[in-house]
Amino acid sequence: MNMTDQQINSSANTSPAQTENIKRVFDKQKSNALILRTSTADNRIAKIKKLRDAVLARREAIYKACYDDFRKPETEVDLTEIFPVKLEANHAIQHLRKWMKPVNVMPTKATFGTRSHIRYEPMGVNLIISPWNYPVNLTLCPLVSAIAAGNTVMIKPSEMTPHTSAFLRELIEDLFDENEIALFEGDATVSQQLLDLPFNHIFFTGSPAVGKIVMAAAAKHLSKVTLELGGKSPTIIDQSANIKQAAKTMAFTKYTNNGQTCIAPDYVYVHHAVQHDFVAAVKQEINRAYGQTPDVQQASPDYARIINNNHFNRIKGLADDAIAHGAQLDAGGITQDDGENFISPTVLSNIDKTSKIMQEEIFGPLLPILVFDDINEVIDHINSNEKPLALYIFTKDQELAQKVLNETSSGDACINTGLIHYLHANLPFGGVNHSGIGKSHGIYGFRAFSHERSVVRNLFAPTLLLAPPYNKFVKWLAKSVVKYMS
Ligand SMILES: NC(=O)c1ccc[n+]([C@@H]2O[C@H](COP(=O)([O-])OP(=O)(O)OC[C@H]3O[C@@H](n4cnc5c(N)ncnc54)[C@H](O)[C@@H]3O)[C@@H](O)[C@H]2O)c1
Repeated sequence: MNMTDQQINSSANTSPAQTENIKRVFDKQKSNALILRTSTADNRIAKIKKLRDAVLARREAIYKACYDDFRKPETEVDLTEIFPVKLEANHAIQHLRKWMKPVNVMPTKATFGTRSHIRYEPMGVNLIISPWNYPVNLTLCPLVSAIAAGNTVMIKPSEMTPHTSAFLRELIEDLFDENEIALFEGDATVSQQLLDLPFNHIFFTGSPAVGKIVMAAAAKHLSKVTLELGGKSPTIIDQSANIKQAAKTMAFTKYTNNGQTCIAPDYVYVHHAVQHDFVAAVKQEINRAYGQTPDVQQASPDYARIINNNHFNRIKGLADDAIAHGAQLDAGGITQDDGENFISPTVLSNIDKTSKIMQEEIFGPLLPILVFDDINEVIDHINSNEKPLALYIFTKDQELAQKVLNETSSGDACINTGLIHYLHANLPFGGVNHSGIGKSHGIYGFRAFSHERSVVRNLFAPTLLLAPPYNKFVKWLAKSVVKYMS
């Protein structure tokens, strides 16, 4: 299962032969998609089981690939890569028969005399483009939904996690015929070659900037899109909150995967009455989780790394700029530019809202803390920015939580916890506008990869009584319809 560097590089070429190959596989999948339209639940469940079992059987290779890519700790691989795939697969296996059933709907007054239902049909040929930050999870969970909905799929994982992408290619090649599921490694140029093709649906997970490129490409063919994007997800900590619990949750959700999580708390608004207690509690949590000193933290097997040197420099730049704008370094800030891309778990307070750290998604282990007195100021600030992917509120005051939910928008929200909504298979997961379009997970993922086709069967609908010529009777009938039938 081990990939040599040569194997990794040779599999990621973007030559004309690769372009031809992509087109060839697309054509094969297009033909096969017609056959898969009538695939049974048993057939799809068998494929999902095959995928799930192979992921579980190849656990060791996944640990190694994720470690080689960004020193991701084994336990984080278990919890955030393997477990979500198993969860998504088992949920689909359990519920797919029900999801696939046509849904009967009642006639309305205007469609009196008909019987109708909604059919969930496969979209056809799908493209999944995935990011590097949860490379197994964010490639295979959408794939489970795509298989559940009876589709063919072409996949483009991220070039930034070459070991995991190579693992995924081998996995897909071992399990599936290319006319059904195929994976192409490579960078944005490979994405572009794929995006030139008239996919029926594109499921993209990544940054809002690339999301716009994907949507523009989809527009050329009017491909359906699901965009799972990012943004600056705020956290609000009210003075009534359980500070210890809030601090523990912040440290866990911010520093897991080294802060490279789309739904990580990006910045925290804490009430001034509990500011010092909160900062002290977060520092205590960092020390407890990763060790007291930068050396111990750097040696901790439980702390992943920044994905590459570009991101390391970008994140270091955000911290330096915040400090240049007057931020106070409460914890961390130690960076190690020795090829390890290590930035220690960092807490910054006294943040100037014009500093860069408050302008772009941080996507790294920096926790900026802002202080508030009046919740309305926080709400105004959130509403002055793009709609975030997630919003977290820590409070015992239910009215305050309700006010924040009522007066702001975000993809999803949690009260007195964080991140866990991602694992809730009965909830739609996804952003809104700048943080995403469309939803995933469970039945929502199944529907993202399906076309909801409405079917009306006529029994005794009197529709034809309204056909021309519009004589006196038809005119009277039309006026009665307008008056009574809506
Ligand atoms: N909503 C979610 O579920 C979710 C999950 C994880 C990450 N994200 C977001 O993803 C971002 C981080 O991931 P990333 O750095 O891999 O994102 P990215 O947008 O840079 O890359 C994502 C994918 O798009 C490809 N790509 C890059 N440039 C492209 C281009 N010009 N044309 C076509 N394809 C291109 C990449 O090769 C990669 O496969 C963050 O913004 C994060 O919030 C969102």
